[in-house]
Amino acid sequence: MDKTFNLSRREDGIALLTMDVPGETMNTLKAQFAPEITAILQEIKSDTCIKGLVLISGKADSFVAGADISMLDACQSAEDARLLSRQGHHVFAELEGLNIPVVAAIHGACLGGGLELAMACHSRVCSDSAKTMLGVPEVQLGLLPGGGGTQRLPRLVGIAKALDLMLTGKQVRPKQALKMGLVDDVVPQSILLESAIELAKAGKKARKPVKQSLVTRLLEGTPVGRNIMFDQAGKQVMKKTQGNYPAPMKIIDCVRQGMAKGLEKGLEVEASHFGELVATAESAALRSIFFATTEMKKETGAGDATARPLNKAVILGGGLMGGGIASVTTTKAKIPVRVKDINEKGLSNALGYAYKLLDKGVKRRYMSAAERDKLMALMTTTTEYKGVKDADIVVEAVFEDLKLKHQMVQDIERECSEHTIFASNTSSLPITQIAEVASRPENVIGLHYFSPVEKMPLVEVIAHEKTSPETIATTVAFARKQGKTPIVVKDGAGFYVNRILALYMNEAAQLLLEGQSVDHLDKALVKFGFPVGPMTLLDEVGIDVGAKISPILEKELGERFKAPAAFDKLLADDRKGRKNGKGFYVYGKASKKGKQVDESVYAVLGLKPATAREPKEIAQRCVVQMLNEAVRCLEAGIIASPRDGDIGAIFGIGFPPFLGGPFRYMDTLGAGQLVSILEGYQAKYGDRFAPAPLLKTMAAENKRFY
Ligand SMILES: C[C@@H](O)CC(=O)SCCNC(=O)CCNC(=O)[C@H](O)C(C)(C)COP(=O)(O)OP(=O)(O)OC[C@H]1O[C@@H](n2cnc3c(N)ncnc32)[C@H](O)[C@@H]1OP(=O)(O)O
Repeated sequence: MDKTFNLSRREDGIALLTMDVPGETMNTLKAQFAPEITAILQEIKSDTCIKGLVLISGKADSFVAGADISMLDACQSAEDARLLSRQGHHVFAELEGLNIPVVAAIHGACLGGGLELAMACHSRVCSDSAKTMLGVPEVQLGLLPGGGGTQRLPRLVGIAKALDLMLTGKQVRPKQALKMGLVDDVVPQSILLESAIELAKAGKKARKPVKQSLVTRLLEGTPVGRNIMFDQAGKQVMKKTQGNYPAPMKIIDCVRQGMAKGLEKGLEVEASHFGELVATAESAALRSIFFATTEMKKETGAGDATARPLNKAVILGGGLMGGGIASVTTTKAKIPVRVKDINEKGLSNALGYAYKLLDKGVKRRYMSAAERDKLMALMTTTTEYKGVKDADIVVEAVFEDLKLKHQMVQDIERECSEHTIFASNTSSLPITQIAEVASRPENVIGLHYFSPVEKMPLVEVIAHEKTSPETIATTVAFARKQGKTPIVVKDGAGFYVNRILALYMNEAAQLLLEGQSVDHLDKALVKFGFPVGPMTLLDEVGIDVGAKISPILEKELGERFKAPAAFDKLLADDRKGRKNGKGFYVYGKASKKGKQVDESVYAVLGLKPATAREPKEIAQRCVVQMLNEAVRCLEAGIIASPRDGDIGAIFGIGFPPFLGGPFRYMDTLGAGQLVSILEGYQAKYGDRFAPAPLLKTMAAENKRFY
């Protein structure tokens, strides 16, 4: 078997240990490497000519991306995974126990087990490249750092910072890593190896004490203080996760026990918790999301069609969505973008949106002002169709008005080139209708973003029947460059995400009209695992937007989409939600005391409070509506696969990731169980709960979606 590690000796006594997993684009840690690395460490120990060791990656732009997640997926039991963790502990202890200085030279992704490997070295130097990121993202996989990270990280950067990194899974950039003491130096990539060698030559140095405030020192330096920290961290975790994710509390327990009983005990606890977590359904679901998104990155969205070059984009409309789209086009895709609006106000909004995003990076010290300004220079603005001729793609983000969009199509066909793609950010209008005035319909496509654009990872790419494969592939590539996860969906009212969301929201509205309170409804769905409740979501999206989409869906998809009429009363009372400071919740000064229901909404709707229903029943009534419609979308070919349906729901509306998405959740529930729930509700509340035909067939045949 080809070797992964190569040891080379230099005349100055510094040996280089290069890790380069054969045939892989990224280095990952695999159990089968243990004998090879153990033999090499033995060789180093016995070679007295070696005075120092530098560990470096043989990959162009990554260090080590962590343990091989496929290896974890293959574990048959918690004990299998626990043993894997213990194996890693022993190898890393061997490395850390070497008498010679060991320095990790880091460039590119240094994540999970990769960072744990680097922390087992005596010191670390990383490149100042934008490609260099360090972190322990295991919690995002429902896991914890099982290679000693829960023990070494707190001892390196302090408990508070270590918990923050492990509980969020966030990645830090070189300057942040240096500041917190995670690395000892940050240098240009061109001198990374040289710097690491010099560091090794300088000999083993005593670990620098973590720079901490007096308060932090008092908290972290005493058992009482530490227990206060751990208890506080636990409360914050439970508030955020609602108990749906087991990993964070286990992370806290590893650190608590390790700090109280020593490194070795801490490692034992870490391995045991790691094993348990690998075996959880939550981690399996989260790992499936990683595999799905990785698989999707390789897909063009249109078979073997080739994406055309993307050298310039134009955004029509500089409002909330247009400004966001223009921003991610410059800040993420780094593609020159020209924003056109009918007035300067829209243009300044777009510029301000991008500047605010970039300036955050400057303030957080992971971008220089010069880098910010360079990216800002990619964005130009105009109130006329000037400087748009050479656009490769035009994204319109104007009002949901078909006539206006038709005008945009004709303008772009007149002002741009014959290959220019016209992508509509419509949230509900069928692309077929938008394309009906096009003389080049093959260039017309839907590209539906979710707000806030810079945060929501999903985009729906909506092809109508005449959209060319090249247009699809180019649009998918454009979205990917913006850092988005695109799913290609079939044209139809509401596409996929808004379609399944509409029925979920309608059921919540129905429950409100039955006398359930606004906050009780929201708390029930947050407890289920959504990031926010349906009433909060409606306030954020806009009650007027929801009211506009509903009739479009009802007209094309049928009676089950009929929104409760009472909602017209909200609009009559000028309640649009956060956007005009009047919705289900109070906004502005009145909200200074925290999030409060606007109690006057009950009078507007003519409601009297009823006995609070069980949160689980509230959640179930709303969620089964979403599940059932997701099956109808699969049946109608709106989504190409259960995988796309899961990713769309998770990344588009925050469907609980620990459930793996609607389709994985239906597999967990069982089609038969879901059909009986739906039929029970159908008998009680009406035909809107009638099970989708495909679901009934799957129940009868005892089939699963995966
Ligand atoms: C010991 C314990 O602490 C347990 C752990 O370490 S758990 C693993 C922790 N690490 C992670 O969660 C990182 C996962 N990877 C990523 O986030 C990304 O891959 C990246 C940011 C490192 C790079 O992103 P990108 O540049 O977009 O590249 P891809 O995501 O497409 O990945 C390229 C190929 O590498 C494969 N890969 C990446 N990380 C892992 C991993 N940890 N395990 C297995 N395979 C991994 C990925 O599948 C791609 O493979 P392909 O064959 O090229 O498609």
